[in-house]
Amino acid sequence: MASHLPQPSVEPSNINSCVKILAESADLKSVPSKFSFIHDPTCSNSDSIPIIDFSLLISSNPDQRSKVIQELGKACNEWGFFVLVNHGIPETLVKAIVDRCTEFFDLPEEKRKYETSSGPVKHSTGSILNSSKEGIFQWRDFIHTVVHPEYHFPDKPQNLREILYEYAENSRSVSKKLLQLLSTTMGLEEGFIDETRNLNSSFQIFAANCYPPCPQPDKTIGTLPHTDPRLLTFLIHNGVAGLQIEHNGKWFSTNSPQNSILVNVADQLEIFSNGKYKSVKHRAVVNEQTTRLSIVLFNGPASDAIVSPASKLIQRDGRPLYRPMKCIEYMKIRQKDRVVGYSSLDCVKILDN
Ligand SMILES: O=C(O)CCC(=O)C(=O)O
Ligand SMILES: [Fe+2]
Repeated sequence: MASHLPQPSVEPSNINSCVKILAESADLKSVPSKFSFIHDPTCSNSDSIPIIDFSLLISSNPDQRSKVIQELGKACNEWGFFVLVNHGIPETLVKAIVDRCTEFFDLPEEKRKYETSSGPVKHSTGSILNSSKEGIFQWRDFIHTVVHPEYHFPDKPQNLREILYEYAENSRSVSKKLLQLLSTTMGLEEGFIDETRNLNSSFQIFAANCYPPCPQPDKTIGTLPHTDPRLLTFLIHNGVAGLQIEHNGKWFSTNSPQNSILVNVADQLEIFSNGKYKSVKHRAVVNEQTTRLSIVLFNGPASDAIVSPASKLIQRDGRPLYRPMKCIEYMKIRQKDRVVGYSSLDCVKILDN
């Protein structure tokens, strides 16, 4: 660590200071030690992450449709991730949301407003405290806000309000359709997740992650390996690579074309499917040259929904593999103890005797 560094003021007592400001400091030549994170750097490039064409999922040709629906189920089972193309969300809207979020991270005053807020919009660094009050420092800043059923948004930049609303709404209907189809791939009727269990997109959180350039990208991490809570996560980005996913014990970097959405199965869908669909670990790495931005929507379920494996799947599999839990309780457990390498799914898994 360079001795002349300005103190990164990201002590646990002031954990919300911005990584972007630190990264922009002219004399930053190395990663401050508290950000250092040794991780397995081996990673393969993957062009084999399944690609799902949304227009074919809703095609009027039944043979074509059922073939792609099967591919969707296979992708969720084998990878837990897929690249969604032809999703119908206008390219201009996707570009606009990326542009407005890029602007947001360049507005120090606006960001500061949400650093101290206990309200629904929150700006912070990716640094977190675990239960022993040790900080885990990730090389990123982020903003998150609930966008459904209540809608909250930062005041600036101008237009973000309308664009975010439209993007969230469009994504919600795509997520709803995917979940309906995934019900059928599990042998449940199409509306099952939606109507019977109130599990679908009755809740939505928006997050934008900003990963500033880093002088020593291999000595830190942007986002620690984790699985996502909720049902389906949608991720778009500003064209800079960085997301890596775990598949069969190896890390793969993702390479999703512009105007596609990376979709992943999240914990509550793994639980609901009794383990058929996998909520897989992923992480984000940083780079030396360019700021990376990722924009994430966490879709459903409602906070008061009790998530458990579907009873038909329990019958089929002979036993439940997860304990039922209210979504909000699950989120609390998840927040409580952040430990590197830990998955909160472990707290609801029923082990084989
Ligand atoms: O930025 C990325 O690529 C990953 C972000 C992510 O996994 C998350 O916000 O849950
Ligand atoms: Fe994630």
